[in-house]
Formats: sequence, C-alpha cells, structure tokens
Amino acid sequence: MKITEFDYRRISELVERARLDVDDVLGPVADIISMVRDGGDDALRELTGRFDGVTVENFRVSREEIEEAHKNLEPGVKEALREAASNIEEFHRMQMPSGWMSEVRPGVMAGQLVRPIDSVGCYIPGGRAVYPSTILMTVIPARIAGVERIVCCTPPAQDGSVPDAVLVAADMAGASEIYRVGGAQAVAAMAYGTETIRPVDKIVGPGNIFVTAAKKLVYGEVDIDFPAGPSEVLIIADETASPEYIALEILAQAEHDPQAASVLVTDSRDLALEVKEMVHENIKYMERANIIRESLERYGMIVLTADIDEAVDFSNAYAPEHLVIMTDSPEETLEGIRNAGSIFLGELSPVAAGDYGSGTNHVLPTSGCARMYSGLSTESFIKKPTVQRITKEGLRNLQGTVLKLAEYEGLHAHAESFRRRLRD
Ligand SMILES: NC(=O)c1ccc[n+]([C@@H]2O[C@H](COP(=O)([O-])OP(=O)(O)OC[C@H]3O[C@@H](n4cnc5c(N)ncnc54)[C@H](O)[C@@H]3O)[C@@H](O)[C@H]2O)c1
Ligand SMILES: N[C@H](CO)Cc1c[nH]c[nH+]1
Ligand SMILES: [Zn+2]
Repeated sequence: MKITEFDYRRISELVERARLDVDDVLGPVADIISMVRDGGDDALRELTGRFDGVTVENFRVSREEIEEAHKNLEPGVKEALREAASNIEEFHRMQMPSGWMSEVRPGVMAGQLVRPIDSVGCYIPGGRAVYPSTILMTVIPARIAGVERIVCCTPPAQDGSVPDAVLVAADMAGASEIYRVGGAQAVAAMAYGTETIRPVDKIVGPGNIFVTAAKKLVYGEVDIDFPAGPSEVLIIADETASPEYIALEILAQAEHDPQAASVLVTDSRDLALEVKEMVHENIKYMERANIIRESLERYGMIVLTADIDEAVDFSNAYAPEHLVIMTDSPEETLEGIRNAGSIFLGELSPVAAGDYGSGTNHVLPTSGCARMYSGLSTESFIKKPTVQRITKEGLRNLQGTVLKLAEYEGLHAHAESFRRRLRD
C-alpha cells in the first residue's frame, strides 16, 4: 500500500486512483446480455460452461435438493444463520414505512400508500466465496416488504450443486425460486426471461465487476437497487487508533476480490507507517493471500492528511461503501460525514459485524454511488402510490389555484373537468 500526501487540488485524482471503473467491462457484458436475450436457456448453458466451467441441465433447484441441504448442513452454521436472520429481521422491520393520509386543506385528503413490488430477483454472489449471508440480506427485506415472488440466482459449484448453506438460508428467509446460474448471464435472465426463468420487476444484490456492469445495462428494462460491488472500505483514523485493528479491516475487505478497494485516511504518519508494515507482514498468513495482494496493489491506498477535517473531506469525496471511524471521538467525526453506505463507529465495530450479524444490510452502494444511494432496505422493495379524495368543500378550496394554472397552461379540458364538478 502506497502512502500519498493529501492535497485538495488532487482530490479527484486520488479518489479515482483507488476506485474501480465498472464501465471498463460494459462492452463484453453487453454481448453476454444480448446472447441471453436472444438465446434463452441454451445461451445460459453455454455461458455457464464458459465462465463457471460447469454443465447445467436444470437451472432450477428442486425442493428435494433444499431438503437434502437441510439434512447436510452443519448444525452450528444453521444456528448462526438463524441468529443472523433474526437480527436482520428485527432491524429491517423497523425500516418498514407505513402509508398515511392527511387533510391538506379542508375537504382535500391526500396521502401515500405502501405497496410491494410484485417480483424481485436477488443476485447472490458465489464465484470466489460462498455468500449465504447475502441471501438473508436480500430475501428478508423483500419478504418483510410483502414481495410475492422472490427469485434468487447464484453461480453453481463445480459439481453443479448450490452450497447447502445458501439453500438453507434461502429457504429460511422465504425465497420462492432458486436458480443455479451466476454472473452477467443471471442478471440478463432475470431481466429478459428465458424458457426456465420468468423475468422480474427489479434486480438487487451484490456481485463482481461483471454482475455490477450487467445490472447497470439492464436498468430501464427492470429497476435495480444500485451498483453493489466489488467491495470497498475507507477507514478514518487518528493516532489513538489501533494499527492492528486497521490492518485487519484492510485485509478483510481485500480478501473479497482482487478488485476490492481499501483506503486508510489518517493525520498520523506514525500510524500510516505501522499499518502499512502490519498489512504487509500479515498477508502471508492469510488463506486468500493472492487475492489480497492483488487487491492492495491495485486499489489499496493510505492518504496522509493534515488533520481529521481533511480526512472527512476526502472520505466524502470517495463516498465509500463501508466507512470505519477510529478517532478519539468517532461521534464528533461522524457529524461531518455526508456520503457513506454503512458506518462503523469506534474500535469495537468491525465491518464483519455488519456483514453477518448486527442486523444492518450488507448490500451497499460502491464506486462512489453512496453519494446518491443508501444501502438495501425494505424500502428497496416497495412503491408508494399517492392517493386523494376530494369533497365539494375541497373543490371550492382548490378552485382558485387549479383553474388559474390550467388556464395559464392553455389546458382548457383540465379546467372544465374541474369546473363541471363544481356546478353539480
Ligand atoms: N457491495 C456489496 O454490497 C457486496 C456484498 C457482498 C459481496 N460483494 C462483492 O461481490 C463480489 C463477489 O464476486 P465473486 O466473483 O466472488 O462472485 P460473483 O457471483 O459476483 O461472480 C462470479 C461470476 O462471474 C462470472 N465471471 C467470472 N469471470 C468472468 C469473465 N471473465 N467474464 C464474464 N463473466 C465472468 C461468472 O459467471 C461467475 O459465475 C465481490 O466483488 C465482493 O466484493 C459486494
Ligand atoms: N463485505 C461484504 C459487502 O461488501 C459483505 C459480506 C458478506 N460476507 C462477508 N462480507
Ligand atoms: Zn465482507
């Protein structure tokens, strides 16, 4: 990890240096999407052979396979999934908005309903790691929101199966259909449909650069949550922080993907040097050392600032997926934060807690999208149609405004539709 001095004039250059550009793969991903749109299941088979090295006959996971997974899964893992699911459920129930109706003016009742999206597709990554936790993070909020059809797609393992924990988590969370297909081809299948997979209204969930690019390309045909992956962490730390905890946060994020990004922003040169040393010292003991090394070489950065205010400014410009604040007063530092997916305050709040168990959602916006998106929530699965009911008194109270504006816009039928009711 290189140490770079912060400079306001170079802020966008520094941000870009530690950020992946998903658009780099839009071309090849567009080809994959066209293949699936034109070729359906046969194209899915060909692409699954090409990218996953697996021959798949039936994409849909059967009920028998799910029952088998329940029998085979280690009880401790099942219990951990149950506990995580319960915390995620509790957190996401609190997010659920309710409808309302209010009297805007006498006789003018207006409000908002809350209605679920009919069908959603959850992408569950599975290339370099197995992500049962992502099933819980996507399917549980969809179920709480009342979505009727919840489809999950995940890459098949080398023997064509889907890992037991993924199937058990899907069943526990309430998924309606599970398909063994991954990558951009899975996103295309959920957007356009194939003989086996019916299209959905919205696609959510994280993935690697190909999955994220595919979601960007199908947006418009269906809705999407936001670009979510590869993963990122930015840590703001001062001299009071533990270099060991910071090094571990960096290693934990980097092990996701060679394209994951890890950034430390600190006003302490001593801390920067200690963290750098510790990261390099510890990589060799990590099981996923190759992935970590590649990730840190390309997207690892330490930014040295004059003070914590500058660190906050850099963080807001970077808009990280995960932000860890390890300063003397994390709450005070938090006050300046505007752009971040999920924030971890203080030394004892590792990102891994939010990844698995504290209840918050781990599907979060990446590559600067935390400037305008929040992470996945029950709100990601609902629509809010507005509704109104107007009485004669209401018509009288609105007539000045409506008639004047309708006539000014030259829309006389609008005016007449309103005036006629006043005459009755
Ligand atoms: N932001 C978030 O909310 C979040 C949450 C969890 C995980 N993640 C990220 O999800 C990602 C998971 O990545 P992964 O690779 O392990 O699993 P993945 O399921 O996202 O990707 C695997 C698929 O990529 C496709 N693929 C591989 N090489 C390809 C190529 N050259 N061309 C086209 N397609 C190809 C294959 O079809 C394969 O099935 C990581 O980047 C991780 O950081 C992000
Ligand atoms: N850190 C990931 C979100 O970017 C989520 C995750 C799942 N499992 C482990 N981590
Ligand atoms: Zn993680």
